[in-house]
Amino acid sequence: MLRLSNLTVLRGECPVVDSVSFDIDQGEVIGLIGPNGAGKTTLMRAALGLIKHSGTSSISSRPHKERGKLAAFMPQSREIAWPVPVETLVTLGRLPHLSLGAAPSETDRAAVSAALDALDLGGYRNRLSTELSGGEQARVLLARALAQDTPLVIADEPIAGLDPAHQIATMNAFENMAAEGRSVLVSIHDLGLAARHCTRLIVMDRGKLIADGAPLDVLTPDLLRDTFGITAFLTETADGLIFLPLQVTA
Ligand SMILES: Nc1ncnc2c1ncn2[C@@H]1O[C@H](COP(=O)(O)OP(=O)(O)OP(=O)(O)O)[C@@H](O)[C@H]1O
Repeated sequence: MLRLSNLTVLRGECPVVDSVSFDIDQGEVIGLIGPNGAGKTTLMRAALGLIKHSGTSSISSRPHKERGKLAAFMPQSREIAWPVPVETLVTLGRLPHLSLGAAPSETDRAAVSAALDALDLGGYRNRLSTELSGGEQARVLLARALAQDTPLVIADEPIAGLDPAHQIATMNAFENMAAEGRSVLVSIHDLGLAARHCTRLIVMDRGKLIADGAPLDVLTPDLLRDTFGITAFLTETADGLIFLPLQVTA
């Protein structure tokens, strides 16, 4: 799905992504976690070939035209500039599959409907995107990425600003994609949702990948103290992992 090898991004002389390597296999929901400024967004953009980098990404090394069929991206910025209906905006996700000037086919319309339903937006088709709340706009932009129907979705803080039900529903939508054999790389600050819904966590700190594994193995007291500066309660229950941040360490 994605292979990164020694991916490095420099800002001036300083590496903000520093020789990061990992692979994403089919059926994974990978939470990309780390403190503010750790390099998560920069890593995602470099992997997609949106910014200059050294090292290799199996997606950025492909021709531009092919990339839109390999990976969809939901950026962190939520600004929707055009006052177009929600359905029109989500249909833009189908552009990599359409030949120039072609109208959306039955398959395209089905993908748009599935994405709208997955994000609980069935009733919003005809609403103007610019007249939605911040959380609703975030769901529309994620629906556009899901409608692209790519093997890999890369989403930059997709649940920030969503209410609890829509946060869980969004993570469930990712899990459903993984069950179909697709994969998701999602940056996320809510470690509780990350622990419960991700199959694997990758931790970045100051540009470096410092941990990569199953949530229970990654979210150790040492890592939480050294990287996030917190203590937390973490336990395994019949209902999945429960993680609760407790205190800021001195
Ligand atoms: N255009 C830029 N020019 C210079 N430095 C930048 C630029 N964009 C990001 N940086 C720096 O690169 C580092 C990594 O930023 P990045 O946005 O990738 O972090 P992040 O882990 O996504 O953070 P957050 O959790 O706050 O979204 C930060 O120190 C940031 O200040």
